Amino acid sequence: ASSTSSVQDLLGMQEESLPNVKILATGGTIAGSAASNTATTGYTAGAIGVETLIDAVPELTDIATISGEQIANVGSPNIDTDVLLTLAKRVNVLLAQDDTDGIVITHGTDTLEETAFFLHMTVKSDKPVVVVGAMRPATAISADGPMNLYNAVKVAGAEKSVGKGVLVVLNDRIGSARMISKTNTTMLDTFQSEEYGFLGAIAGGEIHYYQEMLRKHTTETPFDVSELTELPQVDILYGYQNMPSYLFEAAAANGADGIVTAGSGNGSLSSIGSEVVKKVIEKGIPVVRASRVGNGIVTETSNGIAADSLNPQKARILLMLALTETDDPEVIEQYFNEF
Ligand SMILES: NC(=O)C[C@H](N)C(=O)O
Repeated sequence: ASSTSSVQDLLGMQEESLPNVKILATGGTIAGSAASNTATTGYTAGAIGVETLIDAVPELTDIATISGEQIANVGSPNIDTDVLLTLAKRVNVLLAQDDTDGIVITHGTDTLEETAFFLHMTVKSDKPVVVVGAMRPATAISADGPMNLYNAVKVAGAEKSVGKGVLVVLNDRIGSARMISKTNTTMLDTFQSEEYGFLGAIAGGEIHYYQEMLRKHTTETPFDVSELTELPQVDILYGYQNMPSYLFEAAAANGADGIVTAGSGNGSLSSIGSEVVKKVIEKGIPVVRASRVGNGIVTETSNGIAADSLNPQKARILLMLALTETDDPEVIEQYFNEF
């Protein structure tokens, strides 16, 4: 055997050991089951367990040593603070162990970007974390889940994915959790990466990276969720013509610790909205101004904190985390400029 291995060494053929990738399942359409194989809507999300997901793609064992854990099994509109905190804590425990090289999280696509961005801000490791979902249930003809899962495991086990922050893999594309967003209700190519592009792609069975995420993430943020059992309450208020002030009053009266506005255009609100924002800020409730447009940067605002290019749902995640550290609006503003 020793002479064989030395010949293999000479030829550069020594067997590389497979990476250890853990799959944490939370439900969603990737684990969805419909009554017929042509049904792509009206199915039950989160119906299939993690072992069945793994067994459906036997090729996974060619690229990684896999094990699975069921964290939840719900449609992603039902992912809540408990699941977010459980997930972030579990990811941090697993990644601190030498025998975990990367993590894949299976998730519904509806709120995938919120969980991915939460982890992007709270994971304390450089090891790859990949969030993956599917648009067609597991029972559908041409279900996209199996290939998405295969690609996600490949990306999570790759040395070149280290230090990139939390990644989202669907439809052969690799995006940063900071930028990626669901942009279409039903189509397979629903995940887009703002207008600044994806980090890379999987093509010809290989991972190709072209870009880096320059905003700070994971080990560079101050957020530590290890002892947290709840998160501050942050509500999103949608801006429109005749937006009434009672939305703000209702949020404040129901204990909001912070408010994100999904304003029009560059974060604008009606004069009624702007007036009430001033009052809310005077009460000590920080207000972050995001936009309902879905693309672009909300620039500096004298009335509240600009969300930068974070959409309202991601601005909410960052404001919740910011409030676990500080209530100083200048520090919160700095987080929105850096992350
Ligand atoms: N495609 C999907 O995963 C949608 C599903 N309703 C979910 O988010 O759980």
